[in-house]
Amino acid sequence: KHEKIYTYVGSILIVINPFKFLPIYNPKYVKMYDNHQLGKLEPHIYAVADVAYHAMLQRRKNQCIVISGESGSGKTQSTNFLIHHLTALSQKGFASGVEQIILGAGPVLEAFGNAKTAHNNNSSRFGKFIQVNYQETGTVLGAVKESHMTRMTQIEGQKREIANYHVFYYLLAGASEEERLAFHLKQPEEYHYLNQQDCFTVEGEDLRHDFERLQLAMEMVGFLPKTRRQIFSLLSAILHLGNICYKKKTYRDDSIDICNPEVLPIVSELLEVKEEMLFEALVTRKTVTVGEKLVLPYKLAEAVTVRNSMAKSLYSALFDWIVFRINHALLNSKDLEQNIKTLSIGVLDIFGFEDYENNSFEQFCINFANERLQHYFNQHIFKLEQEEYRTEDISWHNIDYIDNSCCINLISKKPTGLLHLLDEESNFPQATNQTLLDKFKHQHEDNSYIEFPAVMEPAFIIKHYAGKVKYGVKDFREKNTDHMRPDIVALLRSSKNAFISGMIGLDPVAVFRWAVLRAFFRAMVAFREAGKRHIQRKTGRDTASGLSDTMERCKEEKYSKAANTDKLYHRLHEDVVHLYTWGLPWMGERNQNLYASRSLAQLPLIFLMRNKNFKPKPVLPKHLLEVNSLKHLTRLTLQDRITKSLLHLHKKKKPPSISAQFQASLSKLMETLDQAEPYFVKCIRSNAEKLPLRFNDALVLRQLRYTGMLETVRIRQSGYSCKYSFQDFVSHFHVLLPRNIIPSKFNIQDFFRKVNLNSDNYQVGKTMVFLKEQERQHLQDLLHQEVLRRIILLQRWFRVLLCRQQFLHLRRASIIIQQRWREQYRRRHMAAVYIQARWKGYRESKRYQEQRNKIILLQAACRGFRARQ
Ligand SMILES: Nc1ncnc2c1ncn2[C@@H]1O[C@H](COP(=O)(O)OP(=O)(O)OP(=O)(O)O)[C@@H](O)[C@H]1O
Repeated sequence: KHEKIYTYVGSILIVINPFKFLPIYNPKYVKMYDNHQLGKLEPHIYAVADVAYHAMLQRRKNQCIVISGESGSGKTQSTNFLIHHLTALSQKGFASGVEQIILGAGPVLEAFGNAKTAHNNNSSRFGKFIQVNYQETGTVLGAVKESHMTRMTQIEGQKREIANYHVFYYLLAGASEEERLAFHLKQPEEYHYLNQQDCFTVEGEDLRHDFERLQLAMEMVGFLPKTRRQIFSLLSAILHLGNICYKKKTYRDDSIDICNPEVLPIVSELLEVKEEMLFEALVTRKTVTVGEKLVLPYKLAEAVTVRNSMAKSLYSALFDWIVFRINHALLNSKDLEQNIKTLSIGVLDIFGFEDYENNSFEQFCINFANERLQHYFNQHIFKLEQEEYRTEDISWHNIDYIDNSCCINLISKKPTGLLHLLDEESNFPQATNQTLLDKFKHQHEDNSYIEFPAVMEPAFIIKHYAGKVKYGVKDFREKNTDHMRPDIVALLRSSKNAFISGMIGLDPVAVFRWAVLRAFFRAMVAFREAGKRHIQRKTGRDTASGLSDTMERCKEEKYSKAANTDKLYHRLHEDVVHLYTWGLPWMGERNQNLYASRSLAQLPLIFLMRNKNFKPKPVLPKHLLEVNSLKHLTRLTLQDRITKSLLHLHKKKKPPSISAQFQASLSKLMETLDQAEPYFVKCIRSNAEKLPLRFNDALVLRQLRYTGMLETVRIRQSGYSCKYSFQDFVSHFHVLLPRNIIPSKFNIQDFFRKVNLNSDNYQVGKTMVFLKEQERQHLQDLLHQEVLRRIILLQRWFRVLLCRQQFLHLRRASIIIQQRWREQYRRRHMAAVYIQARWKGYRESKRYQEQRNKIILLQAACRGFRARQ
């Protein structure tokens, strides 16, 4: 009971959060689950990842894994395991480092997007959809992380049960002394945005270590030290901004003043904006009436809202920027090529269902998102399934499930859905919380999914699939129209810090082009000055004055901080390298081509290389240096839409309300999910106290009930979890079927009879075959056996072939050897005969010689004897 945290209901994986890392998470499981059928091994999250991966490769279709469950049930952990496995599965021979970036992105997003809550110490305040892209061969190409429905934690922290984003606490605990000074950091209790919540301390927590880990992860996803400093400086600015407090100037009028003006220079320094402009933007509103500009002071409450919305929007823009940059780092050049087919597995992890003591607009949106997700689950598991049975005309007893469409309609259906009524009331200046509540009552009095408290309380109760939740309507309208005022946007855009003004900029492509242009002109100035100095040196004039001239010029332009040659040189170097690699805006999309021709743009680099201090920068992959990649990404992600409207960048159009954006974002998400084959992981919270290995039966049962698990078990028991079209069936099981069989109902039924399939466990419809898992496995086993039999037969034939080949080979070899022997013997024989003959001849000639010599001697002796006589 305590160690089994995974189980299946059909193909749905149920994960029970153990709140303690069990030895079950062993890296060896990555290998163990590779290419196994679901259910063959112990249930595990890796098995789901593996099945999705192989289904994607086999069926050439995108897959998605939808993880759901209430807050603190373990969705994010499960996502991390899944992503880890999905990247590990494909590491065969592909070392682009993209896996590293995918894994590194997790801690960065968690630090900036998660917060401690009463339910969960690491609660996601944004929904994420991570799409891992693969080549058709199965190697990871890249990934896209889409953040959905962010800003679900109020940066100003009005809710006691929800702390602020982790990154603030990490920064304050882990910054070095130098950083503390540079960013004017204080203790968490000294910040208004951090001291209102319940202080959640977690045993064994080490914020310093978390900060180090965050820095490392940021490095992994490609944030350079300079960028990291800019991010931390912005975070500090947001915290200081929250400390600004207001007071009435006089009792008589409404004009206001800032009580602690000493904070202003700090914020203006960190944001690099003019202090006077900051002050004006925080206390007055500029409006334009017919041809006339009006400057009106804010009322006290308005000023606080403006301050908070500025902080919130800055944080949102930062978060979107981080997601965008991570996606840019994750982009692969192949993603940009139209003709390369990529497949993907998406993993959806959104914020879980929430019910606190006081629930507000954020909980309403979060719970609505969960409602939609539950609906998606119902659609796939019950509705579509049962509809298919009916259209295929197979015998079927309907299974009832809790359909939550009515609740979704109540919240979002046009024109009377609660979110639409809220939009109407948000646009109406005279509206109040009461008028909003009255409107809800008036429209939906008879709806059984909404109730209103008996006592006069500005609240309403929604009957969600997961239980009743009471929402207080206070601040609903304000939060729904929480946009940054145009004068604040203008102020931030005027920031001397390119990072901040760029982040608030219109769109990443424009910002990129502007950066290139700026780099170009800076480089021009640098070269002109260098040229001047060179001439001055040659003509013997005072070089120092030349240099100081340069300094003055550069100071005017933006180099006020880089008031020494080294720094100036360094920035110019960066800009020139930037220019070299990024190209110029008017050169069009393929600006790299120009540089290939070794023209003008090489000069700066050659000049720099001559310098001894020149240190080449790490080079980004080429595709990331093209404007194309940014355009591609802007199209892919929602970054553009959300930040733009939040910052109110469409000056003419009225920005869409937060709830409208939220709905648009949800719809886009659902569209994406609809285009893929889904797998479901249901996470269950084992106890409400976040205690390790504690299992609260009632809590678990409640979750199983409302997620529809009991009905799912029934539909899985009596339904058919496996279905094939006739054609698919024949091509999948063709090994078992007669050759050239026609894929028809009769033939398939005939086949089932022949293999003695239990007729209770299958049905053949008009165009499809429905099987229970048991029968599918039986067929699969038959297929396996037949394939094995054929393999063995083939192996036998092959072995025979091999043996015969070897025999023939040996025979041929022995014949050759014999022939060679014979030849050799013949030759030797002939040689021997020849030698013998020669020998004989020699001996004969020797005897003849001896006899001849004897005769000659005899003759000589006779001649001597005769002469003497
Ligand atoms: N498999 C697991 N093993 C050990 N601990 C786990 C596991 N899953 C979750 N936990 C613990 O439970 C906590 C909550 O999990 P997680 O953050 O994944 O929940 P969640 O469902 O994503 O919540 P939210 O919707 O609020 O983001 C984690 O911080 C971790 O401590």
